[in-house]
Amino acid sequence: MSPMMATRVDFTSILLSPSPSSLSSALRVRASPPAAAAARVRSSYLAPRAASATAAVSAKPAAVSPLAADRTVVRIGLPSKGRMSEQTLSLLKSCQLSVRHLNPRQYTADIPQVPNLEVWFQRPKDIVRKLQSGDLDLGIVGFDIVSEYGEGSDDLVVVHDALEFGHCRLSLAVPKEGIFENINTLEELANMPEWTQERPMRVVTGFGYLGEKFLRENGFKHVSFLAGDGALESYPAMGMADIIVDLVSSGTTLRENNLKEIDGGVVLESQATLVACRRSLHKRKGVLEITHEMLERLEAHLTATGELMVTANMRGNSAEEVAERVLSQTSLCGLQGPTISPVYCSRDGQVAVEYYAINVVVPQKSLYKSIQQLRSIGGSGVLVTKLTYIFDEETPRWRNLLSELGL
Ligand SMILES: Nc1ncnc2c1ncn2[C@@H]1O[C@H](COP(=O)(O)OP(=O)(O)OP(=O)(O)O)[C@@H](O)[C@H]1O
Ligand SMILES: O=P(O)(O)OC[C@H]1O[C@H](OP(=O)(O)OP(=O)(O)O)[C@H](O)[C@@H]1O
Ligand SMILES: [Mg+2]
Repeated sequence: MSPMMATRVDFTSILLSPSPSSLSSALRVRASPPAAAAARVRSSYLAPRAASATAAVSAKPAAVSPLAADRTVVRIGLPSKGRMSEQTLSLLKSCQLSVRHLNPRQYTADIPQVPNLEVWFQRPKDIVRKLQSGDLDLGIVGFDIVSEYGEGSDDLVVVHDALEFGHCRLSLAVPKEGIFENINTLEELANMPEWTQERPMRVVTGFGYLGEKFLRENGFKHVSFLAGDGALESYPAMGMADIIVDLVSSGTTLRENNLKEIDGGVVLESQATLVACRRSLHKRKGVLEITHEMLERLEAHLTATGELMVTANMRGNSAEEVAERVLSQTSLCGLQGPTISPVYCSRDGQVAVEYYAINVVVPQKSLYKSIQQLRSIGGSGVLVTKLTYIFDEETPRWRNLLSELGL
């Protein structure tokens, strides 16, 4: 892919500027393109996405759409492409919120379980922009995109911050060799004598806002940025950039391209989130109710993921005596405690209780330990079942949301 415009910024000037509003005047654009282009370069730095080849609309959200106020149907934006798209649909399906998408070329769909909700398939960054403008009320998108395109805006409210997919981190990476061979921390990178006003450290990233903020806040003085959309790991080897700020998950792409992360170089941890437009939560009829329902289903499903229901029989004299044995084991305490019920059988024509059934919820990862502990206290006939939902009395995130909204 071809590089976007390069913009050179002297952070000394930024740091000296008294307030964010004077940031623009403090920025010194060192590249010297033709006059018309220079204006574009300057604004491309201030609003990096505006210069992206894929972003036709301004990085700033459009003013509140005049039609937005008349809309009675609630809208949710889901990623139309990329790895998040399928995982989003599959998570919703697991929550009994299957999206009915009749035609793959259509950008709208619905969720039959939630009648007043319209689904709009959008690019992740557009979901964030449209949440800010009020053209969408809810959206599922990576926290990286919310942070980059939302720029800390108060218009956005993260309703669920951990949908347990799309885990990655925005991280700074440098070549393993050459002048970076002995550079292993952010401080060492910042203090490299190679970076000067004339020869700043060249950073390629698709995260201009977060990348710039991070480096500025970490004391980097001479830095220039290049905006790129993909295959950023190739830029250092091509001689087009010194370092990259990009998403990392398994670390394979970095390794295969001879790059390494350094201590202190993680800009942001990310995973998929459910985000809402604050104004919609306050003003649009139905948004709060739909948010509540989605949150309940998501929380119940996500809490149940990774938990198993273990049932076993145990010989005993009373439920209390069995409970004592079960509670003596660290891996058998369950959510609130084990459920213990008598198993009735017939002995010489009489109803008798010799065994008790134990039901206990255990984390999947400690299943084997739980089985060993059950056996050690006389458990037998162990059954293990996957859980689909765990509904708590009230979801903590709902309580947090109401308090965030002052309700
Ligand atoms: N390697 C990764 N592993 C896990 N999650 C990732 C990874 N890369 C990105 N993500 C998450 O998935 C989101 C979408 O990334 P993805 O690359 O699928 O879409 P895209 O960047 O919009 O598509 P494209 O790269 O084709 O333009 C990112 O914003 C991030 O939250
Ligand atoms: O640490 P890893 O597991 O190797 O994943 C990291 C890579 O994944 C993303 O790229 P993606 O696959 O989306 O390709 P793209 O650059 O074309 O967007 C990201 O931009 C990294 O290049
Ligand atoms: Mg990608």
